[in-house]
Amino acid sequence: MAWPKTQPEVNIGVVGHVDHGKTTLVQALTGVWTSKHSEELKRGMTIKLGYAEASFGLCKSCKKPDGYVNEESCKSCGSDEEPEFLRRVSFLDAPGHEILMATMLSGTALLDGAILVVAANEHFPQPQTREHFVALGIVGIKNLIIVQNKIDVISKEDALKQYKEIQDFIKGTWAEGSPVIPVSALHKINVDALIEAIQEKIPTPQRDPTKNPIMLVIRSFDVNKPGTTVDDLAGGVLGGSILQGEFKVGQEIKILPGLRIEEKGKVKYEPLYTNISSLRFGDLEVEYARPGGLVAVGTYLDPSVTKADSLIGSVVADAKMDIPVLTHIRVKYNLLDRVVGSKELIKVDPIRTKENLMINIGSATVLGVVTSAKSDEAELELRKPVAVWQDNARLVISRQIGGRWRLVGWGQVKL
Ligand SMILES: Nc1nc2c(ncn2[C@@H]2O[C@H](COP(=O)(O)OP(=O)(O)OP(=O)(O)O)[C@@H](O)[C@H]2O)c(=O)[nH]1
Ligand SMILES: [Mg+2]
Ligand SMILES: [Mg+2]
Ligand SMILES: [Zn+2]
Repeated sequence: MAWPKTQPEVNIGVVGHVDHGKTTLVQALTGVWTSKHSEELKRGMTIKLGYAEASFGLCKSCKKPDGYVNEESCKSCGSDEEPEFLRRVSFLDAPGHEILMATMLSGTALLDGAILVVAANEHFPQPQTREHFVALGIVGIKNLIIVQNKIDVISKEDALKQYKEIQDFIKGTWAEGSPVIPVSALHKINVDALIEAIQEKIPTPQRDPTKNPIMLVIRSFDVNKPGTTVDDLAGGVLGGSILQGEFKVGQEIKILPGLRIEEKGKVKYEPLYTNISSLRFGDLEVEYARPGGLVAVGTYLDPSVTKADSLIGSVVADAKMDIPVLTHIRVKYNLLDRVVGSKELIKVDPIRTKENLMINIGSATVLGVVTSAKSDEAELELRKPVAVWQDNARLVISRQIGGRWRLVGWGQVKL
């Protein structure tokens, strides 16, 4: 009996410092190399959020963790018996480069758990190891696994020394007690133990399908080949993850803040209304889509509206839902004591009126200027409106320090 074909039920972020092996690890877990854009291949780095799915199973003839597999056969024992299907999971592969922090942050709202990848052959912690770790804590990720990667290039003693440093680092934090799994992503060593940790440490959250459906957009495309005639044009496609509720084929949806329109030198945004023409997870067509995985939503929109990721950061909801779209926001906030993303741990200055900040809310990244600031509350005028799908929606605050956007705080939008 072949494993069932289903949508993924849980989203796992793969984060950590540049070049520590996130994309290689996702490939070891899923068989997919997520870097696909020419620029990413040329530079050997992840630039956009990568995505891949895998199904996990357990071989009954093997002892744990050897029996954990990501294919429908068991290489450990070679048994003819098919491993038992456990679940389908999805991985969001974040970029590790410090200049791509906003992209990393735009993925965090979708995560049910995370894997922090640490290169065993580098000093611990590196700046984006810290910054990604703090970001996960801020957005409320509770289920973390730390992977000590590249153990093939270091001695056992050095591996143990770093293992202790990692344990000390998480002690007393939200992540205390998280498993630390030594792995070689490149040589696929200990991947079974990692799958076991994912099964045990990152459970599928309870979902309520009756909630109003909300999806956060992290990609949008025009899937037509150049030269397609108007009659054959497929509508615009949105890629994103469903935060809550359920979408179905045929449903009328709205996309917020929507289409950017320039009129007499003034910019405004108008919500886009359309119906869902198809729902897909990779090659799998479905009638209904729920939280978990990256869903591609086919629409009847003019594909020029969705091309080249133009709708990244949008919120999709049922057409009848009322969702505030705001350019002026009131924020209850907290600041970190120190800037964690730079080499030196510089003190974080208070938020001041007129300063520019970068805000991540949902999958949106927007710049704004502070119009008023108290010690725990500020108001911001944003360059572009954001759809705030619930009161107290969480946001992340970054500030430019030494020419880079650095994570400095977090807060909640007050409606
Ligand atoms: N020796 C060894 N090299 C590894 C391992 N995992 C990854 N690498 C190498 O490390 C380099 C970076 O790997 P990537 O997977 O691209 O790292 P990344 O974390 O995705 O990098 P960014 O996306 O740029 O942040 C590549 O040359 C990999 O082949 C490992 O387990 N052992
Ligand atoms: Mg790289
Ligand atoms: Mg990568
Ligand atoms: Zn087996």
